[in-house]
Amino acid sequence: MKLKIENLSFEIDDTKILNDINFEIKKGEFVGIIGPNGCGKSTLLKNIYNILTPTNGSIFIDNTPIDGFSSKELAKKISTLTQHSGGDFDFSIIDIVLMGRYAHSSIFSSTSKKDLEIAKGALEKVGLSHFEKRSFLSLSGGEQQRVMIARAIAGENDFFILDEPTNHLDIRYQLEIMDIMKSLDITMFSAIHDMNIAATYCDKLILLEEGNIIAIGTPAEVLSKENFKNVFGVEVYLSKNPYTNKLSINYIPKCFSTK
Ligand SMILES: Nc1ncnc2c1ncn2[C@@H]1O[C@H](COP(=O)(O)OP(=O)(O)OP(=O)(O)O)[C@@H](O)[C@H]1O
Repeated sequence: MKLKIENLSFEIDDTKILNDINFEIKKGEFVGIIGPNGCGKSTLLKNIYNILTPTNGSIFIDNTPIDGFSSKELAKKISTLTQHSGGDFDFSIIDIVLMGRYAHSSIFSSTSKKDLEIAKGALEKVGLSHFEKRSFLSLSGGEQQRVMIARAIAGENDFFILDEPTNHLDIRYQLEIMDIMKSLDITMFSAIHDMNIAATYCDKLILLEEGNIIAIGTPAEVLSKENFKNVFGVEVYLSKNPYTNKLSINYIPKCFSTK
């Protein structure tokens, strides 16, 4: 599945949140959207999965405008992970993961054996099989995040839109979840705060600042010293991880800076 965004702008109460956004994601690409807090990353993702409607511009999935899809049709194409997507209602873990099967079932049908198998398999992938019957609200933040990732996996779609998938996760699960994503043969568009995760796992990065695309390209092109300085006001030391051959970012806090 491929995604194309053309001249997208989004305003709230006459305030521009996103300004003339243009980019394309090809089938199989892992694309990260990065940028400072409040720059518009989540707003862009919400426009793509149709929670918000662009003020101007168009979004195409496989050359079809996104507003041509019903919410169920869209859920059959895109698996999503939003921030705080677990909600406040308490469900068992397996029920939450089964919600990922929503697009594949009718409201009149009960859970099929196949749905249950897929949901259990997704829970196993994120290492939470033993939590099947536990209540969602009783889990830690990181465990809840893994359940929500299992729900996205249970959708069995080939396009994932994720808002900070490694949020709340300890380093083992940050790497494991991203490794799982890599193993799934999917296209991914994800907001990411951790620059080393972005550099390690993404083919392409989009750097957003105050609703504008400042840079778009490979991690090595986008995660330059200049962009860290200009957009985040942070000094970095860049090197190459000899094991992954990927860019490695080391931050130089002001209290350690000799310049
Ligand atoms: N309903 C709203 N009313 C007014 N402003 C809003 C609304 N929703 C979002 N914004 C503003 O839009 C801007 C972009 O928000 P968004 O959540 O997209 O940022 P973000 O890049 O995802 O931030 P973060 O990294 O902190 O998650 C912010 O300044 C936010 O305050």
